[in-house]
Amino acid sequence: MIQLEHVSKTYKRNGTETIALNNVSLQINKGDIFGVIGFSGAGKSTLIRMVNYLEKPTSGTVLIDGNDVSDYTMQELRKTRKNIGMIFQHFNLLNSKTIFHNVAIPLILAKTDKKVIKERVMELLQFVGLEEKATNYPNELSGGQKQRIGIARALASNPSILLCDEATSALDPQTTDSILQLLQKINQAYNITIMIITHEMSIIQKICNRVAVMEKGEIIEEGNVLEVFGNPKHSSTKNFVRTVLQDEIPENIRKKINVIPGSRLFKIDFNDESNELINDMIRNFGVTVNLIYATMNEIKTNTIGHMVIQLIGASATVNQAVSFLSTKEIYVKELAY
Ligand SMILES: Nc1ncnc2c1ncn2[C@@H]1O[C@H](COP(=O)(O)OP(=O)(O)OP(=O)(O)O)[C@@H](O)[C@H]1O
Repeated sequence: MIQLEHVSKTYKRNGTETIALNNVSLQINKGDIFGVIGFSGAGKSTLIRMVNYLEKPTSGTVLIDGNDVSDYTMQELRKTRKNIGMIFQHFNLLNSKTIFHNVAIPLILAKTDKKVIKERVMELLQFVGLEEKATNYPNELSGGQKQRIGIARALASNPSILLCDEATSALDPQTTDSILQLLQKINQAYNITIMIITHEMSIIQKICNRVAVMEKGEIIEEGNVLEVFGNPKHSSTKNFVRTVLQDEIPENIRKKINVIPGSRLFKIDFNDESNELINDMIRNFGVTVNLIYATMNEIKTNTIGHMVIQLIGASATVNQAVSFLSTKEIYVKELAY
């Protein structure tokens, strides 16, 4: 488990101070795939560097598995860092060394027996699907292949935490998806806790179970991914969610809505457990429903949907129908025409 308690970081350079982190508290549980999203300069890299203590907080506490990292001796810190793998946007491979050697680096540094290194490196290369590239050099590989090697190297010392610093930002969408699938496989096969920093909401949407949104050194919203996507509270979070989920009626559809006298317009957010609800509402209350607009989106293995419907019926009946939906924990909001 990773815990940050009231962590702040101020950089001082040439007499000017930059507050990179301001009173950040965060808990990442064992087995989480935790995403941190924010625009450039929000403090994401500073935050991730706090976790492996490459950067010391100006104030506040970083706890790994309940232990305060600032109390560690250099030796204990080195041991903790071995437990934390990291992958980078530009892969950080040594171009003058073979793929085998690149993956072996953490093991060579730990003075591991040569035979053990050989077995472990080949096992890791097989895991990332690149065992045939052992004798190649990094510049003979594609970006996606380089990141797979970065991942194999990060896993070499059997870490229980993997930090990913914009790990897919240099890759095309298809390669990004294959790397995200590999990260998911690592999380499931080895129960490794993964922390991902990114500026792309689609990354969070595809693999994270929890998310924190950062702005100007602060966490402005945090929670379960489904909840944050389904009901974002902060305006910046809403903007990030809108980059992947369309929940507003497109203008060309809005223009064509037939405004029937006495009808009312509602926006409904639903999930994959609410398939029968509209049917039940029609059956129970006898209201007429016109579907104006609907979208469905996958969030990891779940679905969330948005629908805009026109309800036609006596005012009291429409109110009852809307209350019925609300009691099923469906978010219902009346819209103006
Ligand atoms: N070593 C440093 N010295 C001085 N200022 C720094 C240093 N590292 C980061 N900063 C400043 O701290 C703030 C947060 O930077 P950080 O790199 O953590 O943001 P980020 O969200 O990761 O941005 P990006 O997505 O562009 O990498 C920025 O204003 C940055 O200029």
